[in-house]
Amino acid sequence: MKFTKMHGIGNDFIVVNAIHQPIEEAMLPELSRRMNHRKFGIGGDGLILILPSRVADYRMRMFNPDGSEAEMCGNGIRCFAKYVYEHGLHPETQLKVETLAGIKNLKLQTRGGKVESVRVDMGTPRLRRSEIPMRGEDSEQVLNEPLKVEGQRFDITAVSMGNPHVVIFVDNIDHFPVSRFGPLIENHRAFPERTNVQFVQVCSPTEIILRTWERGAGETLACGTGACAAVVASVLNNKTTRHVLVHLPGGDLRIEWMGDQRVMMTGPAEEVFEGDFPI
Ligand SMILES: N[C@H](CCC[C@H](N)C(=O)O)C(=O)O
Repeated sequence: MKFTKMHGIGNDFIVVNAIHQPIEEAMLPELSRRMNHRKFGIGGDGLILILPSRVADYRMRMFNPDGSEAEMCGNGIRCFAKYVYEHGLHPETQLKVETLAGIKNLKLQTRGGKVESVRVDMGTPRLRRSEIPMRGEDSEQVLNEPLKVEGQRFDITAVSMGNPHVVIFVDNIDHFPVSRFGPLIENHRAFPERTNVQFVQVCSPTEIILRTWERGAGETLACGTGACAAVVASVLNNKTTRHVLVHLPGGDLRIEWMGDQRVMMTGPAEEVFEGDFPI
């Protein structure tokens, strides 16, 4: 199976053109586990499939390294856009992509036939408990709500960008034990679909630093949907303005939560290598 290895600020993906290489549905979870394995496979934070769509230009599916399917992938959809533009599938600078989180509109910034950055309309965040989804009475938003984990209390804000995110504000992100508390929160019984976990240090009203423990993937160098969720939570908790520069270990993303409630994410995407994987 031909694949292209790509990344969005260090969040790395195996991109497969499944239009010309159809894959049996039942094989997908195991294929993702095999291809994303850092030792026995290619290695990645996810498998991204390019598929035809009846309602948009293309359809994107994203599978985590544990084989679970995610509703949306922010860094991944920028890689998706770069691939279809530079590999001649879609030589236009506007692109509509069908995802499990709805149709996303993308605008490509290009130079000399190459995609330099992509601006993604990530849609409106879902804030009701049942939309995250999170257990509990379906009445209000989950804003700075205490969550007990191994006897430690965390004040969490929950935001869905189509996929679930819990946002926690910390004072010293560099020394926070992400790999200890990330999996405990990811798998907490309050989240029927599990959850991604965003740890945020606020630098100023227009800058935050983010570390992410991803559902089904572990700690990654960046998370696009997570950066969007972190900015929404920062605004809801009166910690930042609505236009924020997000610093992640792998690089920066510019996030804007517009007045009409859409979240815009702008960032780069890179192609690293192509290869063949035995299936
Ligand atoms: N890295 C992706 C998020 C993948 C989320 C996935 N881990 C999930 O299960 O929701 C991003 O840039 O948005």
